[in-house]
Amino acid sequence: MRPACHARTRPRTGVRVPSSSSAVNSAVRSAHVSTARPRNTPETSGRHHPPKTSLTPPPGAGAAVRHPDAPAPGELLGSHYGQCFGCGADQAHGLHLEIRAGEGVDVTAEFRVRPVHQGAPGLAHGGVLSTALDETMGSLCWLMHTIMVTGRLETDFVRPVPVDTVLHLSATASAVQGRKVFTRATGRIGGPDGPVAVRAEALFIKVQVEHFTDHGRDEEIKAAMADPDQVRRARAFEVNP
Ligand SMILES: CCCCCCCCCCCCCCCC(=O)SCCNC(=O)CCNC(=O)[C@H](O)C(C)(C)COP(=O)(O)OP(=O)(O)OC[C@H]1O[C@@H](n2cnc3c(N)ncnc32)[C@H](O)[C@@H]1OP(=O)(O)O
Repeated sequence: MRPACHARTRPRTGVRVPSSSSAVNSAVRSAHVSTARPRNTPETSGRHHPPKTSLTPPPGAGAAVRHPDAPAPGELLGSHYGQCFGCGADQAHGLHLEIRAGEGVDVTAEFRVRPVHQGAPGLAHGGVLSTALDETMGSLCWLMHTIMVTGRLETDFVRPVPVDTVLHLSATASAVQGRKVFTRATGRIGGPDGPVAVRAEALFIKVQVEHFTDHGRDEEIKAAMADPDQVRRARAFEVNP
């Protein structure tokens, strides 16, 4: 049973997308056409955030700070959740990223592209590569002892990445302002100093554990809360002076 303090506080905002092109066409044909401006609801307008500049730390932003109890440089960070598509060992088609702490607020990881990660024949799907960068940047939370989720992510795809390639990832937190953590990452091929194949900048937003318990599906939340190791990992993130 979900405790009262974990009751859902916000409506789910998922948007249903037709699953085939014929469904799209019929949805378009049957759509009500109006010249009136759409109502300005959260569903139609979304949150307004200035594009581009929001990934650049503002002048008042501070440096990201390594937590005194952060994992030692070179230490494996471990997975924050076994079913995570990015780092979970229990997720069959996941990326199985193993991420190591760097010396500052930075991390490194390797990702071997498997056939299940293809987009075009023999090439990694761009969304999968974005996910690898996202997960690597997200893992910076271990070094800051904070919980954060991706608010905005921008990826540059510089070179195609063939199946079986090892992508050498690195990420760093460049600045923090309030709940906003500014990060960037690169993925190189041919070795840690090889050419950049993908790079990204992202804005992460610090959240509380309730972000997950309020919004996650009950089934998985109950299982996670019943797992002492999972709770311990979540609590480790929570302690942030
Ligand atoms: C028991 C279970 C334990 C589990 C323990 C797991 C622990 C470890 C989990 C780690 C997991 C990582 C995994 C990989 C990374 C993902 O994949 S995370 C998943 C993808 N991301 C999401 O699902 C996030 C969905 N979005 C949201 O929930 C909400 O929009 C957010 C991001 C929490 C922000 O909402 P909010 O808290 O209401 O904050 P809000 O006041 O709107 O914004 C705060 C500030 O950020 C800015 N901002 C927010 N969004 C944006 C944006 N998109 N663009 C620009 N600026 C923005 C605002 O302008 C504001 O700025 P200031 O006014 O402070 O200057």
